Amino acid sequence: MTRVAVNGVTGQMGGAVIEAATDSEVVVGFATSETDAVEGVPVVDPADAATALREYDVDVVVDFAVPEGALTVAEACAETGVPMVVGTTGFDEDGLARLQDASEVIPLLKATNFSQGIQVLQRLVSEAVDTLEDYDLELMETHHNRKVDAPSGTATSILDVIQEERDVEPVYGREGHAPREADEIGVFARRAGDVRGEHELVLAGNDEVLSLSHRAEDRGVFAAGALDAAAWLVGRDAGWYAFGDVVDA
Ligand SMILES: NC(=O)C1=CN([C@@H]2O[C@H](COP(=O)(O)OP(=O)(O)OC[C@H]3O[C@@H](n4cnc5c(N)ncnc54)[C@H](O)[C@@H]3O)[C@@H](O)[C@H]2O)C=CC1
Ligand SMILES: O=C(O)C1=N[C@H](C(=O)O)C[C@H](O)C1
Repeated sequence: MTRVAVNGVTGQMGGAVIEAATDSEVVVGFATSETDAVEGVPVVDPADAATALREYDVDVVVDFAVPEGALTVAEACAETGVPMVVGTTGFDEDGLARLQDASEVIPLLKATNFSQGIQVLQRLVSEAVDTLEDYDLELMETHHNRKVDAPSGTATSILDVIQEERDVEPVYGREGHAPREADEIGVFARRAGDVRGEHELVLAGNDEVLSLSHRAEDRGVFAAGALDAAAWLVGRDAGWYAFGDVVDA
């Protein structure tokens, strides 16, 4: 049974991973919290992650925390040779570069969204944007009112897919009085209630509108995907991997 450490173990996703871990065993968690344990899983300060990874004989780390915490644990993974699945979003360019550095010495799989549906949505977006060349594009996402990063990592990944097909200029929200430029893509982030994660791309033109959307109904979908990725990652060569590699396996 795969021995998993969860970074961000006291958070919403940390709890979802513990709940979803049926074919894996969560043996330790990392969080900056006064809590000693959560659901029977010992909680360790991220600063002591390298020692804990060895002490608990961890096979792989599953991360759903904050960028600073993910990078601390990534360094511990690089030091101890433990593979890492990174689910945390909101990294800046320097943070992404530091994750790339870690992937030189460990297998590291990063995904902004571990649902299979979003993997399919991204492939549909690529085909739709390529085919509907002159249609206006607008991107919306909605999440719970505790989410601290905007737009979502998933929305940023969808933007990356779009920009592989078309030069677009993101406009983050709109106000004031100005015409819409043809190369714009409006990007809108809504925060309300306990919405698990909704994303929609609208393609409008030629007297029609195409809407491509996804709704996560439970954090379990992300937890299950991350655990599948973790089991898939163990034993692989050092390098940078994507969730699409797992979905296509
Ligand atoms: N890739 C994916 O499929 C998904 C990614 N996420 C991302 O996962 C992250 C966490 O989301 P939630 O669980 O909802 O957040 P949360 O706020 O509920 O939990 C964050 C966790 O990080 C811990 N933390 C804070 N500072 C830390 C540090 N320096 N080192 C280690 N841990 C630290 C907190 O104690 C808490 O346990 C966010 O970036 C979110 O966007 C969330 C769902 C799915
Ligand atoms: O914070 C969340 O909850 C989520 N964050 C990820 C993101 O930023 O895209 C994935 C999912 O949408 C849930």
